[in-house]
Amino acid sequence: MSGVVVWFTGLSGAGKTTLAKALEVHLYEAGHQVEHLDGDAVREHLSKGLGFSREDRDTNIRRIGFVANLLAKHGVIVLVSAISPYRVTREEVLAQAPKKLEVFVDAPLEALIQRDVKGLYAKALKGEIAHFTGVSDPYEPPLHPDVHLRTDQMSFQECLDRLLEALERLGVDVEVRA
Ligand SMILES: Nc1ncnc2c1ncn2[C@@H]1O[C@H](COP(=O)(O)OS(=O)(=O)O)[C@@H](OP(=O)(O)O)[C@H]1O
Ligand SMILES: Nc1ncnc2c1ncn2[C@@H]1O[C@H](COP(=O)(O)OP(=O)(O)O)[C@@H](O)[C@H]1O
Repeated sequence: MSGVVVWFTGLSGAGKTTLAKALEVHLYEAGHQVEHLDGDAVREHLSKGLGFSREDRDTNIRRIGFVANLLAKHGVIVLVSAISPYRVTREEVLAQAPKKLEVFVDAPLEALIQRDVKGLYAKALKGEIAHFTGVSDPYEPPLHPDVHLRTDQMSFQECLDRLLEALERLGVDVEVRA
């Protein structure tokens, strides 16, 4: 069976990493080969030295997409969590995937400023971080995401259930057997 690229896009703090990690555990327990490419980790290794200009973000996303698609061709379910703010770049990399799910992890900016998991919004709002997505840099939401999760309105479990249902519709067996 060909693999799947599950691409989580959304603003910082929206819930991409949290949901991808939980899905990774579930899919592993269901017997799948699964890999998680997380924006922060990728920037430590594969994309070390890149910044947050449009050019650098696009380079980062193309690198992640290249690796994700290679793994997926070998049957791996690849979970990507990266802001990936530019629609055309997401579409470009996802067009190469054997099977894909584009997941829009969505919450209003006000909710994310309240959450401020890493304290980055406070800094960005004070002007201490330039080109911060959603504050001083663009984010282009997907127009037709395969899954749209409002993490300020839906519980974590509800989000996870929606992801598993979407994978089932793609023919992935998500049942965990004893
Ligand atoms: N200027 C600016 N804008 C947005 N985000 C910033 C910025 N500077 C640092 N960070 C931190 O970097 C994480 C986003 O990296 P990504 O690789 O996912 O970004 S991108 O897809 O290349 O746009 C992002 O992590 P997440 O919070 O997990 O999304 C931030 O912690
Ligand atoms: N429904 C939900 N789904 C995912 N995360 C949620 C949800 N509701 C609240 N959260 C919280 O939002 C934060 C999201 O942080 P994180 O996953 O690091 O975001 P991102 O990877 O998008 O930057 C976590 O503290 C998480 O517990």
